[in-house]
Amino acid sequence: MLNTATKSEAPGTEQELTDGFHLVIDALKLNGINTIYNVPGIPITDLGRMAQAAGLRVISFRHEQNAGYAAGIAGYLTKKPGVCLTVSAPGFLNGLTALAHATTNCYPMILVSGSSEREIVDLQQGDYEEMDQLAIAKPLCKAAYRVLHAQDIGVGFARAIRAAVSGRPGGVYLDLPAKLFGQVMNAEAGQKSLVKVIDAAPAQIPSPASVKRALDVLKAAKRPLIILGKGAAYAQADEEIKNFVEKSGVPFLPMSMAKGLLPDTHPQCAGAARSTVLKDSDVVMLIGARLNWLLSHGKGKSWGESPKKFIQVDIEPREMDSNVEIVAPVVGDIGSVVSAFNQALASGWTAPPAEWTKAIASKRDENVAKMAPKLMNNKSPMDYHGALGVLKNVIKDHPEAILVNEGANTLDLARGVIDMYRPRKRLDVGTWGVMGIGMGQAIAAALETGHPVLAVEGDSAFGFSGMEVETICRYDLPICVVIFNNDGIYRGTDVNSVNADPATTVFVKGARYDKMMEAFGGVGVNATSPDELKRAVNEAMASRKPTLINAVIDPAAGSESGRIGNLNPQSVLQKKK
Ligand SMILES: CC(C)(COP(=O)(O)OP(=O)(O)OC[C@H]1O[C@@H](n2cnc3c(N)ncnc32)[C@H](O)[C@@H]1OP(=O)(O)O)[C@@H](O)C(=O)NCCC(=O)NCCSC=O
Repeated sequence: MLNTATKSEAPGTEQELTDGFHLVIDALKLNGINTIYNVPGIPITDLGRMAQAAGLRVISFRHEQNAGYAAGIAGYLTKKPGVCLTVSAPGFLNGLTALAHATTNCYPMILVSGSSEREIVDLQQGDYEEMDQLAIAKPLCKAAYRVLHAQDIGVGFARAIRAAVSGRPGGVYLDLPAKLFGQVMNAEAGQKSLVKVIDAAPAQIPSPASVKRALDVLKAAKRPLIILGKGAAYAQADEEIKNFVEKSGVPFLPMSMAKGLLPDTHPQCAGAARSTVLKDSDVVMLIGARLNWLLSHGKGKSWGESPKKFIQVDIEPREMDSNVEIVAPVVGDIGSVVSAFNQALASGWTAPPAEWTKAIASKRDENVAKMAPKLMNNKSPMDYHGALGVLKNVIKDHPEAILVNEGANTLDLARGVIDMYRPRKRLDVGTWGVMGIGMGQAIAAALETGHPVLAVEGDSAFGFSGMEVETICRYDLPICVVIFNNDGIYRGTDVNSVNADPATTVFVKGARYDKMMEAFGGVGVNATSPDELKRAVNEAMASRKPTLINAVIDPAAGSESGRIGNLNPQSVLQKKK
């Protein structure tokens, strides 16, 4: 359907016209992009209005960073680029953190920003929100483009879409100067200039030799381990991966966002025996997981004394040997690689030695048994385990729900305690351990999947995107936010003994975040015990009403720094003493 902007008036020469606004909308629709995450303002306010009128979902946020995090995670969940639309200069800069985050995490996302006029910007004549946005975005994303002419809008979007999803996915920047939107052209020519991207992320078939090499190394292992990363979850090759893990009989360790690819309760899951499998394994196959800081770079104390051989499956050849030698690199998309593994396995495979799998099972059972009583305590105010024990059961009863999780202690403890049962149901802070993804990711998760969302947030982490509770209420989304409120960062007990200022890590004592939700018409609950928390979350899951639960946690509970104590200056100093 032609999106006619207007008709030319000249008698006898009447023709259908279109303009930059409509061509942008048509380019998105043609490529199956139906949702825009945006914050309105100059020069893109009308673009948002017109896109909504043309049937796109345009979700307006209170801050571009949250709209950007929403777009990034939408890309992760759907394998289509999530689109974030911002105003120029400050709005663009607010969106950049999320663009860089998407690139780092390999989420396909396009940041589309309006910008001021090239002629004035280049001569630095002081335009409204003047900034060379293209130059600033370039180092933070996979690709950056600017469209100057309406007839190039189709190509501009085609390039952005392909760059975002092909190979290793990531963030792309698309710069649209204000003048572009008003440029008028013949509607038929405009439609012809649009590009439907065919096969945007082509399968990358691994070489048979690399597949054989990898399986030969895995087969020869006495203590093999598979590590699943969020790249494996992104691939949406869930059945193939499950078949491979089960047919091979190799224990698997899910990275945080790969939890649920196979259930955490699966007999081969080594999540609760993490230290043991890292230390004692002799061959490690990484599938869509990188040997970065989250895996201690593949070396050092966490990996123990026993020599290791690494096999790595990744779509990006340059990922290989990034930290240690990869003896069997397999370059390809994860679906194609794992399917090739499965074909090879069909002609015969011997399961790993029982001694190894039994040792892991026994360590896992020991850790689980150690944790179990802690999860059942009914203390008031709550400690982390008492509160998380409740939420663990909520996800067990609602495996379709999406868990969003950020914080320090709240993140680290929830990761271990809350079992996941289905793929791509756990969305957290990702590669950077960033604070602030909470409400943006929760909103996109609810919108993109239609499933209820449980956002488990540290009080500090929530603060970065807290204003979006208004957005949650405005769109009436089935999101239940649980804030672990311990009055501060890490803990709420620090004291400044020098002057009257509060200590740097403490917040207002006894704050009532639930009142924020009530201010916008949502349900607010103050929960001081696990029983109260359980009642409130179950009610939120059943009603699907926007809900915020202020879960009162003992300010003294938890550790100072979560699991990243060695990155915390104070604990480094303490260690040095
Ligand atoms: C890199 C890490 C995965 C490594 O963490 P680790 O503590 O080594 O491992 P975890 O997986 O968290 O597991 C901790 C321990 O719990 C055990 N474990 C795991 N699951 C379970 C269950 N279900 N039951 C019992 N025990 C369990 C696991 O085997 C480990 O014990 P053992 O096997 O006995 O060791 C983590 O530090 C991480 O993701 N960090 C990111 C933090 C972050 O991004 N923070 C940002 C915000 S901070 C801003 O200030």
